[in-house]
Amino acid sequence: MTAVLRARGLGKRYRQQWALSDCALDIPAGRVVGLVGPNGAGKSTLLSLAAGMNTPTTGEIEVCGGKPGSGPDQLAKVGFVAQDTPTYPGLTIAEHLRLGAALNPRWDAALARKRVERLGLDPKKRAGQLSGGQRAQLALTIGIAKRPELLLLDEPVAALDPLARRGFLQDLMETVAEQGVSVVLSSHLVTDVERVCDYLITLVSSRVVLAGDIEDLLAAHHRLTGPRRDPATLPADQHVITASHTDRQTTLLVRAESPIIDPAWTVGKVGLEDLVLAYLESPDAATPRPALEVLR
Ligand SMILES: Nc1ncnc2c1ncn2[C@@H]1O[C@H](COP(=O)(O)OP(=O)(O)OP(=O)(O)O)[C@@H](O)[C@H]1O
Repeated sequence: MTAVLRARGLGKRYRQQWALSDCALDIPAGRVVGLVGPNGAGKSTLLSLAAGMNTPTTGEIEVCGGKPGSGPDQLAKVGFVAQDTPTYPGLTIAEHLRLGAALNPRWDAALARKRVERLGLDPKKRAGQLSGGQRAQLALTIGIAKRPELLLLDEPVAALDPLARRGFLQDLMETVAEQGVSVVLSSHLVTDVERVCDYLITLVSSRVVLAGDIEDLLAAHHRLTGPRRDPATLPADQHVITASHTDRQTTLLVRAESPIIDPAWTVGKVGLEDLVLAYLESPDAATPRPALEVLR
């Protein structure tokens, strides 16, 4: 497997506080990765480390086979649109595109021009005169037109209205299909992640609590409903993530790689939103060590 992003023991500390701790990841190339987690979980920190805008306190990170931000070749491979979608307020849209063309060896001028046209943005307008959403669209256009191998997007749709959000996500899927670019995007909206992503990373309190192919993750989690029962009596290969009980009934969300055949349980599927919420609710229930480290 070619990993587009690989991290081992990756951590970032600000003074006494760990923004990201002991992060181990292997993100395969060609995927659209949803990075989710509550406010302050470490999503922006991970993205800025991957973009080379920040340096790790511990561990290592490799992106597109190189050290983030280590030189012009490496910078050309990675597109990063930060959460505050930085643009130059005094420059017009057309000037931003000219700057993009001058700074990026693989710049796709036609793509940038068409996208600006389609969005109805006036190329003569200065970035400082744009609305927050329009500025985000400009920053995203530059990120896509750079034709990177990996596109890192920190909450790309947060400032967009619902229609623009849907349009942007459609665009993104087309870009992925046409260019084979890998994408990591952070979002608070699991519905958006569900629509476009095929790989999920969930961060809680600076730690990765769940990471993997979304289909595999959904297949490995089950909702069990049955007569009240102590979760501790479950077989060892059924890992309880959340449990709730009434006087008579128990409902569990479990992770189990093999099928659950206990006739006492009614076994149901778990949706992505419920899965993410379960891990946000019970981050300590996450498998303590990723398989990678077990194998070492
Ligand atoms: N430059 C900084 N200096 C000090 N602390 C920081 C800095 N950047 C981030 N942090 C802290 O690191 C933690 C992780 O922040 P980060 O911005 O990565 O979270 P996030 O998951 O992106 O949050 P949000 O969803 O709110 O954008 C937070 O507790 C934050 O206060």
